[in-house]
Amino acid sequence: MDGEMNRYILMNEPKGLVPGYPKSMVDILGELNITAVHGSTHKYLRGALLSIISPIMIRDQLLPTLDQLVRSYLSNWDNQVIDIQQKIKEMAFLSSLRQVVSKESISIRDRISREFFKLVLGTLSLPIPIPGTNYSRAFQARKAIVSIIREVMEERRKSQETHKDMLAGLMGNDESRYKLSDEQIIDLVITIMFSGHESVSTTSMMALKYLHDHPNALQQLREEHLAIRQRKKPDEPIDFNDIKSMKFTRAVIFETLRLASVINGVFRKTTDEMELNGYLIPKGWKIHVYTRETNYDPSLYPEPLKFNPWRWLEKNLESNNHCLVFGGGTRLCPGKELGIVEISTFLHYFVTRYRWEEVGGDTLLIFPKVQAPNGLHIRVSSY
Ligand code: HEM
Repeated sequence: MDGEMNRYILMNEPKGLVPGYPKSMVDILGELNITAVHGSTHKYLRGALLSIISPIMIRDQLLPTLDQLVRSYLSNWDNQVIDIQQKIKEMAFLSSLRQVVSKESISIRDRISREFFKLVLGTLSLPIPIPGTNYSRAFQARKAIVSIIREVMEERRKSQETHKDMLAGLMGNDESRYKLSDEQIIDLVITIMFSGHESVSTTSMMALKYLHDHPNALQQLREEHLAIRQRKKPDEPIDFNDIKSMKFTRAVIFETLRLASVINGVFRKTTDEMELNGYLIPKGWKIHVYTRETNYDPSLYPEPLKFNPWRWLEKNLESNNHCLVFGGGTRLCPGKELGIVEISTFLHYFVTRYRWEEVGGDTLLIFPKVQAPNGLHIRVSSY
């Protein structure tokens, strides 16, 4: 829980502090997935991943796709009571599917969505292959998803048609800098969809919750977005410069990540016996780098239990060594900026189109995982 120690662990993977995610996660995301490999293989896979989600790719390819999807997903919500948790999860899934396989996303959507939600459930489960358990269902779902992605890859190779999406970037061509095997591509695609989906949807839901409970923050955020709309024609998409201008939105996202502790920690394991802070940690032991405590450290965040997005505008808190909401070191979230763009785009269209109030009576848990076990129901009306 100690901030210094957490940081030390994240910064020292080469000393033998490698990711130690549970067996269920490795089995379901695949043994070649980026979080399961180390050293030069990790560096190579990470390079390939960063090349398809770079700022230029976000600007030219991913944001336009995302903008179109969010805009149409959020239409016709007026005068409805909706479970915003469920809606956001579906939207985050559809958006990552569209980013990964743009053209085929419509034809494979139903098949892959059924399997994807089973897969997510099994990533943290007891890895005992008994039929009917979450683990076993997720394992079957993984097999189904692998075969769908393989089909798409084969079709693309046959047709020679050009595509502009993440899968096309990973499959590459003769001139590509990164050459990945089909198995590496498939595990990376599954990991991208899994990692992006959970954290982005939970953060979006919690941001709405905090904004609902703090009208002054909502007002400032709405003003930021209305100012962007005023510069545009009614149906004009938002672009990368608009995203860069959303300073207060970014602060709301960081404050949400901190206060809800959307990611409460990350897993590591020792490759050898080692001493940490005077304690001898045996070889192969798991370490849960628990970042929630640092998120609530009053010396870093005065009045830590208060939702105060303005704190992120005053000092350069984002680059503080102890800010680990996106992890740190060689495993710092490669999807950080993409995730922020996704949440910002959702907030942009949501707050400029709608007002909302909670129906009430829903429970929100922030431990062990941030979730609304029975959904978060809100009544939506046009703004
Ligand atoms: C609010 C959004 C997000 C949050 C809070 C978040 C958080 C994190 C954190 C804390 C880690 C570090 C894990 C570790 O050290 O073991 C991580 C890694 C990772 N994230 Fe994100 N993430 C977000 C969005 C995304 C998105 C949109 C993608 C899609 C590309 C993504 C893909 C990944 C991948 C592939 C890794 C593993 C990196 C590696 O092992 O080198 N994340 N994320």
